[in-house]
Amino acid sequence: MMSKNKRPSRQAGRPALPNFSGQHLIRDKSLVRRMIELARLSPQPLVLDIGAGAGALTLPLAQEGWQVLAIENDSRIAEKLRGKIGETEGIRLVETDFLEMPLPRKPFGVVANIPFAITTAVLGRLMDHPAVPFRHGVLIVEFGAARRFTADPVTQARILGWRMQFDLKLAEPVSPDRFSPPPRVHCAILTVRRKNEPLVRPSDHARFMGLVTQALRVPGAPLHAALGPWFTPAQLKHLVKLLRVDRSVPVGALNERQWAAVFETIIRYVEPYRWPKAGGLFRW
Ligand SMILES: C[S@@+](CC[C@H](N)C(=O)[O-])C[C@H]1O[C@@H](n2cnc3c(N)ncnc32)[C@H](O)[C@@H]1O
Repeated sequence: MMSKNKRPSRQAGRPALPNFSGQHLIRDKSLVRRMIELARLSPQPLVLDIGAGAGALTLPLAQEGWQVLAIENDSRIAEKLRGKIGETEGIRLVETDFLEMPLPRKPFGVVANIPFAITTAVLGRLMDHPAVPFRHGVLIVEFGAARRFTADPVTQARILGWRMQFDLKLAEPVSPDRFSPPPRVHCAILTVRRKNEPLVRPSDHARFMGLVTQALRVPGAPLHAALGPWFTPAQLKHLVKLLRVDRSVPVGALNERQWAAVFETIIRYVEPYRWPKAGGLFRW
């Protein structure tokens, strides 16, 4: 339901209730234009507007010639949007929960102002499994989340997995007053682009995730202890030379390229029976 029904008046001096369905609609056309400009840098004929709301992005995207798959799970809002879409060509509106729907089988992009409560789950559906044909995204997310996804070094296995396959960038901050109602946090445009050359082959991704899920359990642990399960002392000696780090450096300090080198070293020098088992989150 629209948050205006739930929010107590600010004049009453009470704090605003959280807007659980994340219905902070874009009210600033220049923000829509900026997102479309960023989407043009890597055009996919098919784009998903996840959480289409009143169509602030859906309609301009279709007018610019994209095929738009508009996804909205609130039936009242979807009904209104259906009316607005009318005969506009190039839009398919699906009234469903994005987290449950089957994803397109052909390459697609995403241009969306996604509900903050499900940001990580949405990005996971797009990037956990390298076989999902997601190519490029321009997304409004919470500023703090954008920082977490793009910070160096990466200490969370899931985010590291994304960054082995995709370039994630905090493109610019977005102030809350560009939405109605304004969210209580600052926002950002996050851009995502699939790497031309992934740092781990997609066919090795599950095994790589098995490695980093275990190795990054304690990001502050020294490298030699965290990678001990896979390497002999002699192999570790070779590895730290290759990585140009001290063996006691925290394992969470490695960057994506160093992780790619760790994985490559396992495949080349470690006996297959000691290789990490496939792990991580995979759902398509
Ligand atoms: C932040 S609003 C964005 C609306 C519109 N795209 C805009 O920018 O003005 C997020 C929208 O996502 C919808 N939504 C929330 N959870 C969803 C889900 N799991 N699947 C699909 N839509 C969802 C909400 O109803 C809301 O309309």
